[in-house]
Amino acid sequence: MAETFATPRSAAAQGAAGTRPILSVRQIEKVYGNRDSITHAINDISFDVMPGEFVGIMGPSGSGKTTLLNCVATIDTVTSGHILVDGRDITSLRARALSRFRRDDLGFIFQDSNLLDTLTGFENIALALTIKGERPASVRARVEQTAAALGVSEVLGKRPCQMSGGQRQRVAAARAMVADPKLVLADEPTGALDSRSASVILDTLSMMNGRLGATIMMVTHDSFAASFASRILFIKDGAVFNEILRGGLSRAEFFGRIMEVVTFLGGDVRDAG
Ligand SMILES: Nc1ncnc2c1ncn2[C@@H]1O[C@H](COP(=O)(O)OP(=O)(O)OP(=O)(O)O)[C@@H](O)[C@H]1O
Repeated sequence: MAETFATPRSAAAQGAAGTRPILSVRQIEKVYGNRDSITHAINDISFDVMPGEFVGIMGPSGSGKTTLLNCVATIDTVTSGHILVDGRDITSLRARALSRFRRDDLGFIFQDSNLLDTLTGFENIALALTIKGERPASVRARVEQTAAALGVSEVLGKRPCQMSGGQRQRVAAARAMVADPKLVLADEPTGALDSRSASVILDTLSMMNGRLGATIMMVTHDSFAASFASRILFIKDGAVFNEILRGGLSRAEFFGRIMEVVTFLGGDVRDAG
């Protein structure tokens, strides 16, 4: 029997109708400061991300992109509204449940890879599994499998200072993926890389999304980086200003569409994002 599901238009357009969103952001607001100096970093943002989507978040500097990502990451708290991950409201979790949520359900990739300098690539990738108390044999198998998928097997014995910037970011991607998180959050993952290494990490994110099935939300200023996503949300003044879908477009065509919105928002590729 056919069922009707209340899926957002964009997700339905991608053929995801019938699947529960992995992320639901519901009317969130974030206010910083006090009565003397108030900043409305987020005014009213709502959207869904379906399993297997790769969503890019773009917008001018100060529009609220990082605040949004940090609220989803539970690094920051919302002033009002709700954020549901796989149907569970994460805005009301207590400290212990929060750290378990971050460890088990989220993967992070930051601009600077944030690897621990004193640990090898293997140990950095393994950390989340080790903390969880997984058996060493299973940790080894999962780390080696993930490293092979992300092309960093040869640096597993090296420390971050002995790796290239691109290798460090791919190790960070492996670390984000190894525990099979529900959602991978990336904040300007190519920001500190040269264009060749940036392309490699973007191909890696595409592969994580396409072949490994990772759901990714990525904040970026860069239209080229954004063109690897399947959907872009444009944020302006703390609200969703526009949304575009890649659909059947080639990456180059999607890049063109993104540039049109960026131009409309008023600025160049790098600083209007
Ligand atoms: N801890 C804070 N205290 C006060 N205001 C803040 C804080 N963090 C961010 N803001 C303000 O909230 C607004 C949104 O900031 P946010 O960092 O989310 O923007 P962004 O879109 O990520 O910008 P950028 O692209 O420059 O990184 C800005 O006006 C910023 O000054």
